[in-house]
Amino acid sequence: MSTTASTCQHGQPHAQKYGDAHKGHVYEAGTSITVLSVPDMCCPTESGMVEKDLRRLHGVTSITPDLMRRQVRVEYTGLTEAELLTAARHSGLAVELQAEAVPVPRNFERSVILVEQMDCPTEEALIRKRLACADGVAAMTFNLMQRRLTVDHAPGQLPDVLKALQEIGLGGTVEPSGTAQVQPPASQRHASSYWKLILGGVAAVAAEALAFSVGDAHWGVIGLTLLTIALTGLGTYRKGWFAVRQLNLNIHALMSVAVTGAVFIGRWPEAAMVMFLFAVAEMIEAKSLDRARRAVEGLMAMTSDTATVKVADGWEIVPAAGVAIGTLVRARPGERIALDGQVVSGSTTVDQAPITGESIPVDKSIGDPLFAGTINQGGEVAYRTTAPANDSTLARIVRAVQDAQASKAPTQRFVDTFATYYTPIVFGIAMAVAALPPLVAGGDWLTWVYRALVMLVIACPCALVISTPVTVVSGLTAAARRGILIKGGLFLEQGHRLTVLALDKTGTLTQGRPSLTDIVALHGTQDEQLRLAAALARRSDHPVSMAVGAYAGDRFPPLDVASFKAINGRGVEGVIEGVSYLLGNHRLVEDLNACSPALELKLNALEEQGKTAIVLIGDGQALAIFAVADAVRPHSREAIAELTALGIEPVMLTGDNRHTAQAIARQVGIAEVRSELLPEHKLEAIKEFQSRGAVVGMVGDGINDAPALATADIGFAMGAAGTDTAIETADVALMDDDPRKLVGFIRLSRATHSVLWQNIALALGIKAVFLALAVLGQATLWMAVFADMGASLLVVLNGLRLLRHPANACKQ
Ligand SMILES: Nc1ncnc2c1ncn2[C@@H]1O[C@H](COP(=O)(O)OP(=O)(O)OP(=O)(O)O)[C@@H](O)[C@H]1O
Ligand SMILES: [Cu+]
Repeated sequence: MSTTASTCQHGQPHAQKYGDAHKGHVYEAGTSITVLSVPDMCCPTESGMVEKDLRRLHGVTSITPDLMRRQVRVEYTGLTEAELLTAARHSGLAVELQAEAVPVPRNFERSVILVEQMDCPTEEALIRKRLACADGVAAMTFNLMQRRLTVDHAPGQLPDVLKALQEIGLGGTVEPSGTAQVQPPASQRHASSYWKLILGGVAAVAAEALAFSVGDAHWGVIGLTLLTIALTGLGTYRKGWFAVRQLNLNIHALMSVAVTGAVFIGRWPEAAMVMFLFAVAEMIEAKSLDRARRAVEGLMAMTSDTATVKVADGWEIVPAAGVAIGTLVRARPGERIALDGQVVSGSTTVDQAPITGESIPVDKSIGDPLFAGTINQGGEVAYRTTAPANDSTLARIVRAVQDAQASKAPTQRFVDTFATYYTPIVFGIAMAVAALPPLVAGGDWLTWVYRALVMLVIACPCALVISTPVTVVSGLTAAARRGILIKGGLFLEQGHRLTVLALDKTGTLTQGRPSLTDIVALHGTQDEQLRLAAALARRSDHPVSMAVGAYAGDRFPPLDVASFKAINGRGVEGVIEGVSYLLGNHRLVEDLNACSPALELKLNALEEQGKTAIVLIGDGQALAIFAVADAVRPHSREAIAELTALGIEPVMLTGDNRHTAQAIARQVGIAEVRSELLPEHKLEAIKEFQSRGAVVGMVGDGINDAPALATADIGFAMGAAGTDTAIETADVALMDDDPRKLVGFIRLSRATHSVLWQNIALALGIKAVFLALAVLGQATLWMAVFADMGASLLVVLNGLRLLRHPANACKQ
């Protein structure tokens, strides 16, 4: 990434940086992001052309082409969209601005501002320059056509942005959120192109038939051939020409040369047929790709467009897109939940399959979260919305999948590099085949030129190159449908290499909702000690403390706690009625020298039952022991057994004591346990596994194990549906708490990996065979087109197969 810093009016470079949701991605202040839509971009050679033209622009900092969506995402500073468009169109491809929303960077808000007076690039430049100096502005997107300015800014900065717009005399009004929908791009194909294709086919067959009786060079055959080319081949020639101009050999350039060559050596009907077949194959391929793309958008189709909202005198049905946060919405039995929200009245059961992939009904009562797209199966509920329609959990999932597919997986990078060498090499061989035998050995020119033309058709790397993104997007989509959100092709591909999976104990293997089981008073009465312990515990949100607090309920009048403090990995302390108390684990007792053999014996006895024991200490004396037990998740054992069967070594990491940890590990079937770890020790454990050469996954809740999650090769977050941060920070987010989803992920990752390599082998194998046949004179142009397009289709269909991959382990 370059370090261009926009210069502000006061002359100081403004190089503030903002982190992005993507790992390691950093924006310069004033960076703009624009998504260009390139409908004709279906092959990497074409995205390469656009990329090359954009790179020439000074100020472009990052270019991410996305073949599946036929988009190019550009990050830049100090340029206008018009300049970008001009540069991109230099490639000869049609390029438009894409209205579709780019993801909002983490910790930022997005506002859409209607600026009535902004309709030319001068104003754009003006705004850009002014806002680049405003604090807290991460990115701007301009849509001059609609006069909309989209600003990603730090929360609460919107008034400053508006003020800045006032200052430069433009002003603007904020649009209600929810206007920028995730919208499926309209299909590009027109009915007329089908007619052209059909007529072209008829003409090609007629040319072939006529040539059979009157010979190739008859004027009728020539006429029909030219007609076929005019009907089905002009697009190919046009695209081919733009590519050749840039010294780029894409499939269109190669086909144009091959067809033209066939014409020159007098093979008219064959030229017609090849042109027609190529057009058909291209159409089929585009259709299959559309299918992969629509599979992702299909996830979004599950939401309902309308919501029944509360108005002054009853309920009213309105478009879901315009409903503001905090609106009261009703969901009748059988209806889809329209928006994310929180139940405020009634109770029901909900089928959350669209989010979690599991259609087990989930109970919902007051306070519980509801997710847009899920189905209300029980009674009527009213809920208050917590997110606009375009930022619902489901919308985030769709966006995450779309973004994930744009980031290149390692295999894809390998394939792309390979392709850049492959085509010129085959092209070179073809030239040699055309020229050398006739020149050196007196071969027949026509024969050898023909063989060379066949090779040109085979020189196209499209099958190879298209296979990886299709496979990856199918895998990502299949995972999302099962409630597994994978944040990049990289992780999907890397999953098959995992050798060690580190699992947090609390909340991952166990339910994370412990309850109090024992109180052992060492002094005074149980109630006396519970009253003190509960007062401390209520101030903490650690699950162990919460269990103590919950048990006490509101039996005791609240006590004032002064100088409350949490002691990392140990417990809490505070002053009650002038006395200093501590509540925490064995380690804390040892630190205070308050331990005794008798106490230790009691602690061990509780811990060996798998309970977590903490001690209340007052005035340097142990006053009572509280034990809490956390139930193991129902499917933990099964998941661990399957992971082990897949050859992955599960390791339990926990801050809890050794006895409890081992008791739980025994219950779930884990052999290796690391206990009494402070949060930073978890990170060290991950590093240690990695230094032994292991590829390490880490499953956690992302709260105090965030550094370990980030260090692991793949960080998994469980139960992500309710927590925004987990969706955004984890590499792989499991939407519910079922640990069997980990197994589902590994299976899917392995399937993806093998499909990727099957495809590479398939594509290269077919090409190799035909290359040999062509040199030997055994292959015709027809066969070459069939082989080339057949290979493309095979790999695309093979990739789409993943959409139906049975992730058995996810099913009950
Ligand atoms: N706020 C607290 N209240 C009560 N006990 C605590 C508190 N904080 C830590 N402890 C004690 O210290 C131990 C370790 O805490 P830590 O937060 O490091 O791990 P954990 O999150 O409980 O376990 P895991 O690593 O399995 O998630 C806990 O098991 C508990 O006994
Ligand atoms: Cu001790």
